[in-house]
Amino acid sequence: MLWMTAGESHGPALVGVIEGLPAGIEVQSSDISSALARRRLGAGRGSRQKFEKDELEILAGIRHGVTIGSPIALVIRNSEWPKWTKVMSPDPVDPADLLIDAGTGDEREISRNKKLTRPRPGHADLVGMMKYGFDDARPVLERASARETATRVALGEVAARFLDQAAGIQLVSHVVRVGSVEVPEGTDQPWPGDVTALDEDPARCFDAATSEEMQNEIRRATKDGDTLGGVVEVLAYGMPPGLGSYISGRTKLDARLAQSLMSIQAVKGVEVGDGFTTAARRGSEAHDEIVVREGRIVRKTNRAGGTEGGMSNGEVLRVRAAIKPISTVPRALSTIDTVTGEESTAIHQRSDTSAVVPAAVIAEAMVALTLAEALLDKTGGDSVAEVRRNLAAYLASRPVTMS
Ligand SMILES: Cc1cc2nc3c(=O)[nH]c(=O)nc-3n(C[C@H](O)[C@H](O)[C@H](O)COP(=O)(O)O)c2cc1C
Ligand SMILES: C=C(O[C@@H]1CC(C(=O)O)=C[C@@H](OP(=O)(O)O)[C@H]1O)C(=O)O
Repeated sequence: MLWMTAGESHGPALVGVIEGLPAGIEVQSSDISSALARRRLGAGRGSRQKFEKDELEILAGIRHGVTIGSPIALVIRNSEWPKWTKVMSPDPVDPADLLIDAGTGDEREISRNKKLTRPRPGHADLVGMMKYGFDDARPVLERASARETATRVALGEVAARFLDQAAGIQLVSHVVRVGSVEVPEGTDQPWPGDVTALDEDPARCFDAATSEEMQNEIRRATKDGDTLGGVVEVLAYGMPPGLGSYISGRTKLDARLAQSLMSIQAVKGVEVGDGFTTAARRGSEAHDEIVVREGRIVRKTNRAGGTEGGMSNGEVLRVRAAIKPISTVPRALSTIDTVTGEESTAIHQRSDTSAVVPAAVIAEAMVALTLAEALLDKTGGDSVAEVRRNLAAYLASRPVTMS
């Protein structure tokens, strides 16, 4: 399976292509649009989310609501584009047009068109300018921006539907920390049946009291001109054992999940199962003892988070990602002006206060894409029906106590 995205944050559109998903996945434009809407939800988002629409068009690979096995191509138009036609024009623009809005003197348009020379610490601005030889951070931030994750969520929705329809794997994402506010230890884990409630919660948190505290934490940070990070968790229910493999670094499921989660903008840590807590435990309290219950091999606990030896072990998959605070801090951090070399304060434009809530939905999409690839590696199959048959045959071929 292969997928890629293209597109700039304020360009005309984002584009996504995925090749290698089988025929027979039931998915419609409205399903993908709903997934895109989930990514826009949540406390801490900036003003752009309020007025921008994700205008989706499926260009290839799906016919009458069913995938046909060919590459799926889709476009998400940026409804912001009309304001950016000059500054992001693919064709050359008269420099005079970039500095002054023809006739209106609109301050916002003038500032949109100015070169950005006060790079934000924590964003891609400074190193991107050095690496690509730009005297302006604009071309850097346009692609570094997490606007790109809209495409990942769109492609991830097709992958999630494949996982559910072919293997009964269902994903749940939620927020477990915002800044200093954390879900209390011992709080129940959400189930697939809880997804609607999570989608409706502004903090995407399963614990109502903690959600309130998280929203207050975000309100306080916004008021203080500051930003916040946090931690999100993705759970996958219905995992068959044996996705991924110990045979090489490339094939290990935990390594692939870490790479895909770390590839999300602002993610600075990934944990599988109890990860960092496990490091502090003794072996006798770190692992998941094996027992047979009702003829099935199961674990007494799930500290490993559903993987052993780079393979799914049949327990619920549980991964977390740590999101750093947004680097466009309204209080403006110290930086330099790259033209004069003098001390200055970083660019500040409208921005999110916290990306934690959307990051949960994006992490879910990345897990879906990773698991879809791992499932196909295991089963092969050109249609959903064939994947189902192959998976059933594999599961039936294992020792009877494991079925
Ligand atoms: C959903 C989402 C929204 C984001 N929104 C902003 C934002 O409004 N302003 C900002 O400075 N960074 C934002 N970020 C983070 C930057 O994209 C990210 O910090 C930057 O690309 C540098 O990459 P790095 O943090 O992975 O090193 C967002 C990230 C995500 C996942
Ligand atoms: C547009 C999205 O997120 C953007 C991600 C982002 C960044 O620097 O990552 C910066 C902001 O862009 P702008 O400065 O144009 O408001 C966010 O709004 C989106 O998620 O759809």
